[in-house]
Amino acid sequence: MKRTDCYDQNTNGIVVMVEPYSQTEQRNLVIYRILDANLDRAREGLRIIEEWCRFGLNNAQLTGECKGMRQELANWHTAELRAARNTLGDPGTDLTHPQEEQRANIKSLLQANFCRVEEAMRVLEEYGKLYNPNMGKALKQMRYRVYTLESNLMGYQRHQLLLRSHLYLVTSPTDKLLEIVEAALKGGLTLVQYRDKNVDDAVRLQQAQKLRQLCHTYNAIFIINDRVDIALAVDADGVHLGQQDMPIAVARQLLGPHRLIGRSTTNVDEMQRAIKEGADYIGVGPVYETPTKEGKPAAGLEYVSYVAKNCSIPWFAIGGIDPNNINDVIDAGAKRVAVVRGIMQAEQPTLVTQYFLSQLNRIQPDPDHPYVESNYYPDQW
Ligand SMILES: Cc1ncc(COP(=O)(O)OP(=O)(O)O)c(N)n1
Ligand SMILES: Cc1ncsc1CCOP(=O)(O)O
Ligand SMILES: [Mg+2]
Repeated sequence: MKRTDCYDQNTNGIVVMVEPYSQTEQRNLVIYRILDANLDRAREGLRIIEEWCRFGLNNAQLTGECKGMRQELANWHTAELRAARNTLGDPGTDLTHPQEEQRANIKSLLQANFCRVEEAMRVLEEYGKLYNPNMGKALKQMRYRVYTLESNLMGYQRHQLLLRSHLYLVTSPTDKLLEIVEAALKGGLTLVQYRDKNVDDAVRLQQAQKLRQLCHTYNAIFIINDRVDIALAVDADGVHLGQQDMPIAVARQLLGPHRLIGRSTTNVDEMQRAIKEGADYIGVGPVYETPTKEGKPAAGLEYVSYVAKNCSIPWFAIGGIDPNNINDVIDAGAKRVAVVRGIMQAEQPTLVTQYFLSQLNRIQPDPDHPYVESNYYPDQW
């Protein structure tokens, strides 16, 4: 029912008339309510994401993007739409899903809110078409901006975690694969590469899936050795490519801008090329000869020292590194190391991981370090 104020000539006064809404008016009211509720929902979700970009990441660009979209939504939120609100009569206000009551970490909180914003924008796009033809178009564009924001934010977080990862476990085949990797994750490991050169793809895929799940439970980055297809199939964080593997440019096209690509290097030329081609990090070695990569000559500590002085991207010394020689590698300038046997064959993988990390974390941050890091810590992510 709607109220209409009328002037009554007989009594010289205002009377309130109550008359039913027409069918069109009723339909419009429903549309206004839908738009009003979803404009609120989209803005709230964006605000939650914006707060993390601002306070968690100190990232002005991502913060600005959220704010810009919130303001654009506010412009669509007209008085007419707000006036249609009927909170008391809305059966949806009391409905919550148990998953909304708790969030495991920042990542799932952000994912849930991206989902909420994208859903709300889809509703606004569809019902908006019945309200104002421009609204449908504008909301469609904004929904794509949200997808881009999500991809940029997730990529940024991943890269930040790479910068904070000083120890890299490259796995070797074993019946206790998951057990050992989990033990290392418990010791504080945040970067894992799945490497098995001699296994059927069906098994490789299965193991990669399980490892990815495990790593993400511990908020660690999960990389696949050699195989871009497997990385995509299991939604890994990236791929590690050697000099004989796929070119970085091709992998980048397949993986998109936000997944990580690592490249092995054994000399200065390879290092410079990897940087130029857009690798996110490089492997540097083998520092020492190693049975894990039989027949490959050592690049030596001189190469480590060169890279320490000349490399502008994160790099991991690799090859023959163990608890006895890690300090020699650190003395040569390494801040990050990758190991296979050092953890995979350790009697106590958690303890040895903690030992490696304690040695690597002793190194003071370089004040001239070129990487920009935010104040977020991986265990919060
Ligand atoms: C971190 C890291 N560095 C180097 C390698 C070696 O890669 P590649 O030269 O392609 O040799 P394989 O590992 O494929 O035998 C790596 N895997 N990880
Ligand atoms: C994969 C790889 N690439 C260069 S050295 C190496 C193996 C390192 O293994 P380990 O840590 O057991 O010496
Ligand atoms: Mg390889």
